[in-house]
This record gives sequence, C-alpha cells and structure tokens, in this order.
Amino acid sequence: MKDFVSSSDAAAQRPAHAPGDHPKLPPERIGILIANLGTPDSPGYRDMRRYLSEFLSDKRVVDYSAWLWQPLLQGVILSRRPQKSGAAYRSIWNEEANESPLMTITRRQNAALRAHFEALYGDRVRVEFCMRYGNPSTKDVLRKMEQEGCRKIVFFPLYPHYAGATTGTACDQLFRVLMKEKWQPSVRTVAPYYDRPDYIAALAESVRRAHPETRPEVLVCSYHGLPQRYLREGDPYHCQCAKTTRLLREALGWDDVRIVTTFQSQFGPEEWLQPYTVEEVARLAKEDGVRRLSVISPAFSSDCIETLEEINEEIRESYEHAGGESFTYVPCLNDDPEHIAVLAQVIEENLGGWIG
Ligand SMILES: C=CC1=C(C)c2cc3[nH]c(cc4nc(cc5[nH]c(cc1n2)c(C)c5CCC(=O)O)C(CCC(=O)O)=C4C)c(C)c3C=C
Ligand SMILES: [Fe+2]
Ligand SMILES: [Fe+2]
Repeated sequence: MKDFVSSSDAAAQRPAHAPGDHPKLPPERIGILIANLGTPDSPGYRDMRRYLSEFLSDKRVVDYSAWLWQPLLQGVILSRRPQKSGAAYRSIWNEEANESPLMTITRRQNAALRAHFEALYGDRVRVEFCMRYGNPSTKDVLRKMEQEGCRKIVFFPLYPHYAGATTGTACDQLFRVLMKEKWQPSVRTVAPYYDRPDYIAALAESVRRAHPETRPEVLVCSYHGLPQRYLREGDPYHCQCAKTTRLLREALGWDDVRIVTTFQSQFGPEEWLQPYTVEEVARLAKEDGVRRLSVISPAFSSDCIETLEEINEEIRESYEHAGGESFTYVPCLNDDPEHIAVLAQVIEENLGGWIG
C-alpha cells in the first residue's frame, strides 16, 4: 500500500500535545474560569463606544435583525449613548486602579477563589476570570488556560439567574472559541444558583448587616430588566428573580417589612419587565407614604454601574424627590467571605469526579 505520508511529515502531523508523551507538555490541570459581563477600558468616548457597540451588537442582548438594528445602533444610538454612559461611569470610576468597579471587584473575587482552590489543590488547578465583552476576553484567557494544560474546565458565568442575555451569551462565546479548536477541552457550565440556601442566606445576612438598628418599611429587590417579550419567548429569568425574592422574604422572616420585586435599566422602545424600579420607588413614597426604603439588587454578583450609579444615584434621587426620607442601598455580595464561600461551594460541586 502506498505510504502517503513520509516519516518526517508524520511526526509533524502527530499532535504536538499528545497526552503524556511530550516532555515539554505542561501537566494536565483543571481550569476554573469565572466570567462576567465586561466593562469599558475607560469612560472616554472611544472606549465607551467600542464597549457599547460590542455589547449591543450581541443578538442575545438585542435580538432585532441586523439590517434593521445596526444602522440605528451605529448611527443614532452610538452617537449619543457613549457620552451619557461615559459620564455615569466617570461618577463611579475607580481612579486609583484606573478601572471600573466591576473590574476591581471581579479581580478580587477571582483572587479569593484562586487562593481557596490553590490551598486545596495546589498546582493542579488554574483559576482565571474573563469577560464576555472587552478585556480580558474569553478567547485570550481560555487559550492561556489551555496552554497551561487545562484539559477540563469549569465555566462559571457569575450571574445567579439564567438569562439568554447574560449566562447564555457567556456560554455562546466560550463555545464559539472552542469551535475553532481541533482538540477541545471538556467543559462543564455551571447552573444558575438563584435559589441555593447558602446564597439566599448570604443575601439575608447582607440585608441584616445594612440595618443594624431600624428596619425599612419596604425592601425593594431590584433586578436588571429584560424586554417582556424575552419572557414570553421562554427566558426563565423573570421567574427565577421572583423566586429569589420569595426565598429572601422567608429567610429574613421580617413580617413587618414589605418585600417587593422590581426591574431596572430599561432600554429602547419595547415594554420591559415591570414594575420599573425608578417609577415604583417614587410611587411608594408618593402614594403609599413610605419614608424608610431599602434597595438590594440580587441579580448582580458585584457592584457595577447599574447599582452604584443607577440605584444609588438615579433611583435614590427619584425616591427622595417624591418625598422619601431614608434610602439605604444594600451593596452586592462582592468579595464578602460568605459570598466567596458560596461561589467556591458551587464550583466544588462542579468539580465532582475530576479532582479529589
Ligand atoms: C439593551 C439591552 C440590555 C439587556 C437585555 C441587558 C440585560 C442584562 N444586563 C445585565 C447585567 C449588566 N448590564 C450592565 C450594563 C448595561 N446593560 C445594558 C443593556 C442591556 N442589558 C447596557 C447598555 C449597559 C451599559 C451601561 C449603560 O450604558 O447603561 C452591567 C454593568 C456593566 C459595568 O461595566 O458596570 C451589568 C452587570 C443583566 C443581569 C441582564 C439580564 C438579565
Ligand atoms: Fe445590562
Ligand atoms: Fe443602567
């Protein structure tokens, strides 16, 4: 039989990284890759425009057909929104580190999780974070992990609730990178954790900590919004948010406090999930006479523009303007030790059978 491949060609075609037979191959490792949304590199016009363009061109986020949406986005929306959003980012920017709070907090969460898993498993694990939009990109971080020998990867989008626009697109991006690879690692994607007792307990504890003396009259659980149509088309986000509020109410056991669900950050002409937080807090002050109000945002694993600026500035103003007196913002769980313990436990459960 004709030998089609000369021996030197055969050597070249053998995978350079065939398991266990190459002295220069790194040892096989487990990768833990946490993912967040992403954030602009700076609040300046160009960086804001690049970030918003990538974000709002994602069909999981805005699902209109490109021929209709792109001219509107590139022409109208991206001529004004970068300035407006840039000013909002500037008001919360971490000047010392020259990055947005979302980046600072994700970095800290990653460092805490890395310390946790390296203490347990040493050099057999790698813990990294990536962003869906902007930097560090999913592609760059994933490739680095593969070069370091990660043949098994736990991929953990840091959103307690599943939405196509968040967890869905983070996973799409990961698999988009893997589509181009001859030899993919094994990947486990982490399930939503919005109803885990330890997550709910951490939320409840953060609410109690924010109210050492007096309780609010109303606790508003403000979740990032979505077009209502996405719910009708099967997105489970709305139902998962409602369940988090119910479980938080049960965990707190505060019978004298009304605990309600609202949605923020509506964008564009469609109806989004309601009630809208900015309107509801004003209504509570004006119509129901609520004077002591607190807001928590359980859909965010870290503080970001949507909490620090939108809730703690815009929504606070709306409440106070309508006659409200005391407004407490309950910070996200961020890198609180109880939160890191929850995230570590979720990851540990996804490592089952891979490492011990
Ligand atoms: C236009 C559609 C948008 C949908 C749908 C959407 C869903 C969604 N987003 C989050 C979490 C975050 N969003 C953040 C910022 C942000 N979101 C949108 C638009 C949609 N989000 C925009 C345009 C922006 C940028 C800021 C602005 O210009 O208003 C952030 C914060 C990022 C940061 O840098 O701090 C987070 C986090 C969820 C959970 C969600 C659906 C469930
Ligand atoms: Fe968003
Ligand atoms: Fe917003």
